[in-house]
Amino acid sequence: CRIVVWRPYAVTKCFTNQGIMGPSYSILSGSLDEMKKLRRVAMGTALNTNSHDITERVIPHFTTWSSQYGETFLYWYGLQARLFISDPELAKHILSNKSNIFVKPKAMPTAELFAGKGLPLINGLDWFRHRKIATPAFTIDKLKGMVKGMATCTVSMLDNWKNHAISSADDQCREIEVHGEFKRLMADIIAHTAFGSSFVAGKEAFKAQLQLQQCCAASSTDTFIPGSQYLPTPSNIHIWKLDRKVKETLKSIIDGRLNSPKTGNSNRYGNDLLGIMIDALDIFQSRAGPKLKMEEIIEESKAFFVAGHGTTASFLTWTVFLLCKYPEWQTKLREEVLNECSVGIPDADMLAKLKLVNMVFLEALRLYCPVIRLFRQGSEDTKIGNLMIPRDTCIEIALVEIHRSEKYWGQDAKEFNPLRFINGMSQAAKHPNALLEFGFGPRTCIGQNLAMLAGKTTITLILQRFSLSLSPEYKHTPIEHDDILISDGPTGPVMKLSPKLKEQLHKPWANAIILKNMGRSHTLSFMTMKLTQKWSLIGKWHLTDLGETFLYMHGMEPTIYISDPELATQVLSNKSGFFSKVQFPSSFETLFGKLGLFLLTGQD
Ligand code: HEM
Repeated sequence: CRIVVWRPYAVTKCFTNQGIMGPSYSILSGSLDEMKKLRRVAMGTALNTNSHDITERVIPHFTTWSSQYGETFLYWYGLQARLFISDPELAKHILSNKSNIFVKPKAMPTAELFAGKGLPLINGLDWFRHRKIATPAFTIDKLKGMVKGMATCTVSMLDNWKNHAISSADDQCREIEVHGEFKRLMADIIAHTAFGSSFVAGKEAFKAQLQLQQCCAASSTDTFIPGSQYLPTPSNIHIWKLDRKVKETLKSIIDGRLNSPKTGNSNRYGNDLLGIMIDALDIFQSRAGPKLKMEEIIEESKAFFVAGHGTTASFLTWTVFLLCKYPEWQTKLREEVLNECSVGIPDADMLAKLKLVNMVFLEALRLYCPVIRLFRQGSEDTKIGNLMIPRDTCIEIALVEIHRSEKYWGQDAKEFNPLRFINGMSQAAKHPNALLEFGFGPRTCIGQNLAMLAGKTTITLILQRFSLSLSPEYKHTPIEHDDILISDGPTGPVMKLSPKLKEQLHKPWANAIILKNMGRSHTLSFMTMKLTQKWSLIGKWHLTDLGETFLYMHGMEPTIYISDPELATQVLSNKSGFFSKVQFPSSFETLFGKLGLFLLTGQD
């Protein structure tokens, strides 16, 4: 009676007295039936790709209820009272509160299982201790040194795209479903960042964790029956097995580090996130400072993967979507990338100079923020300004709405306009907290520098090589899934790797186009790097001779085909290092050993 009838009545009355209304409460289901109905209708529609007004599709209950009850209203998620707010000032007060009054709401047991009982879910002193230990792993200086690893992961993905394009019978372009690609990439990058040298085993753990996430999502329902997570149902047994596998793999990585011989490192267990956490293990009683238990390190590793991998993949996907939609911005960004980073692997200092890329990132995060709403729960009755919030009320902060409100962003709030960030984030809107893509206050995203750096590395390497356009099959159906904004449906955000670079190319590329028409023509579908050496090589041959010696494009790689033994002898016997082994894809390096005779050149 108290939970199902009395509390909903009392909470509703408390808010009604303060002028805050909302949809009526139905016993047990609250406002869920109406919410589901609105969602079903919204799901049946696809948006025009020119429209960035996604609120109506992703949180349709907001548009309906706010038009009826105002921008702050109360609704019932089953038995849970939810106060919906879209005022950045109120959001700032709630998020910046340091006295532990507004805490993270208790997660479902399945969510705790796959997301780990780590930073994003814990509260109080435990949160403080974990955050203090993990923070040094995410400083910009530490992350700078990881750009090389991020680039290696990205180049390996792009090599696959390149092979995909080469193997195409279609002469035009190839299509890539980017969200899946970016999810795999981010799994690699986070494994690198978190586990460093134990990267391969870390990836294994994450793979099992992804399966666990899918199983948990499939088995979860709206109404959670307390205790059901302990029943030995087939789905629970499968979930337990996967959970054990994740934990055992992570534990074996940690044990490996603990037993590894001491090195000259400043931290003997490694300078990556795992090393930093192991150093704080509670078995080292003599060490000062906050400590972590073994299980806590395992849970935290899981949490970092879940918090960082889907969000950053979503961010990259929507950025690519916007670059496809606005080719003029794609061209501008490519020019900036080629100016600052040329066609090589970028380093952190080069990435820091990419101002336009940064502006486009902020605009992408504004319009398509991967996390569209934040939740907090009042741990006691609290007053903010004139608003009295009873204990246990869940507060839902609608980032997706704040980010596109004309009140703060002006008339073009729903349009793509990166130039609004030209004078920095603080000048872009009428309220300094109108952009909350990484949250705000003490619980702001710990991985935001990592996400931006990984984003810049990836976009730079893509723009150096590919021209992007949206597939005609693409349907604009943003949806919130597992708390992350993604595109719904089998088509996903598909982009085309297009050979349309001709118009935009700078010098070397003009040559590439001319060469393309000589000999057998291949689709010019991606850019090649470090061509300078090869261009001069090609200049030595008689290019007009299309007989037994001819030039063709192996993708973007100008290749001379020879079948004259005399010529072959000259090329192969040359000892001055002029004809070196060609650069192989990174998969070859893995297969043959990067430092082995097969691939080495020069003095080595
Ligand atoms: C574009 C990518 C990302 C976005 C949009 C994003 C967004 C957010 C937001 C909005 C929060 C605050 C949640 C709240 O206040 O309730 C958060 C927290 C968090 N994020 Fe991110 N995130 C991103 C990438 C990452 C990455 C790459 C990592 C780590 C590898 C990460 C790890 C975390 C963690 C551990 C927290 C919890 C922090 C705490 O409560 O102390 N995130 N993120």
